[in-house]
Amino acid sequence: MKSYEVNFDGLVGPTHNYGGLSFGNVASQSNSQQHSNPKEAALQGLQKMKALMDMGFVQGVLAPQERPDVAALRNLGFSGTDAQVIQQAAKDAMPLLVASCSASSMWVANAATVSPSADTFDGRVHFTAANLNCKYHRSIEHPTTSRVLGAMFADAKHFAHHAALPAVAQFGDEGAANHTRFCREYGDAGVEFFVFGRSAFDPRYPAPQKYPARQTLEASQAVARLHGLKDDGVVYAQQNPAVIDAGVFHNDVIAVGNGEVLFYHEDAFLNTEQILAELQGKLGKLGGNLQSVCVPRAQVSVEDAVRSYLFNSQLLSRADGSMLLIVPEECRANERVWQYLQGLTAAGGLIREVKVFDLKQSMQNGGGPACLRLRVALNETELAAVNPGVIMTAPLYETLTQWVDKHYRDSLRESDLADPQLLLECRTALDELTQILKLGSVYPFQIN
Ligand SMILES: NCCC[C@H](NC(=O)CCC(=O)O)C(=O)O
Repeated sequence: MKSYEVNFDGLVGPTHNYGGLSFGNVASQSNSQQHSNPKEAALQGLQKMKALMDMGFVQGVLAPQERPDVAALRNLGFSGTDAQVIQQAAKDAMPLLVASCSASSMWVANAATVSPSADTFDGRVHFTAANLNCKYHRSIEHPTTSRVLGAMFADAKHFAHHAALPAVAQFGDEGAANHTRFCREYGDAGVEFFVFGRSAFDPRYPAPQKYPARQTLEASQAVARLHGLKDDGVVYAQQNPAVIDAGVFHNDVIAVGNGEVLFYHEDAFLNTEQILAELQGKLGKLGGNLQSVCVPRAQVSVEDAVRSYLFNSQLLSRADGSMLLIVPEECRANERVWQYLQGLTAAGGLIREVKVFDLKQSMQNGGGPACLRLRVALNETELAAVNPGVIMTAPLYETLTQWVDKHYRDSLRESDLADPQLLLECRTALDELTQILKLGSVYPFQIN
């Protein structure tokens, strides 16, 4: 049976702003308080989706969330009408209002971890929503994420959904950003590669000193158990704590994998040799052959990797078996990274082409091409069971572009977040969006 890797991209929400909310994420911190342009952000994302669709890839859309999250503010003690809740928060606790307005759900690589049916105990595709509990503004995403994923992948015969792990740091889970899968064909059984930043229960593992390690080993293990993965189909690796302290807050800022290829930085992991041997051994048992492409620090420093987001790229398989790398403009702007990429595609390996996209609005908050997509490997039958409303087509692209033009502002700064009108604009836009994408009622304002 034919199988596909479908990229579901997060549509940027109407409140996209630079709140400086993510300690340890260099871009988020250094662009704090800049003016944002939500309209441009959403259009940049849509253009990437359209371009991939035009190249022949199956492309999907994942809806943004209702922001400001008034219910979350009520949970923190603000009361009155929705407008009063927002205004009271703006007056007494601006950082909480900013957090409740973040459009961070656009980075859907953090929405969930997904295991394809070929790997799981019951032959269904399994999803575990990520609790994202390292950052308050992200920890409020998972209830709506679960409803949206449920509306996209509704058929219980093919899709199984797990609630987010317990909301404590010991089970910190950031979803697919710390998860990669190696396989021959997407429909074949594969090896799922879980990368964690620290162990919460075993003090023998080292941990970063400066910035938080968002993903724990125990969270990754729990997800693997929930999905019913076999030990032979799983490899755990610890991220190098030194790179977390250099701004690599998720593994997808320092490594990306697809098919049988792992593209990674020399400093990405601890015990790299051992990890590669385990991956090669387990993939080998499945008839595969791991091809690792190591980027030496002498050519690209960790700092250049963080600044350019070289590894936050999408590594895509083309029909002829070769691969294409989708990178952000920032890679072209960095001389060393660009030179490396020229050499890589000329070397005759599997990665033959690089395509560059302008995603500056998202990049300034630390989200590159890979952050903006959730990969779901599906066979033909499963793809047919996905809600067709969320699969990108030329007419849907037109409709969504017009929808963005109609509802989004082209400038947003912190003081605008206190405007209750923004909430109404967001709800009006999302109400229309759920009809466009045929999601039914998924937002708090639609179900309460
Ligand atoms: N995978 C990319 C995630 C980027 C995200 N940035 C943010 O939430 C920044 C939001 C702000 O600062 O306004 C994060 O750090 O989790």
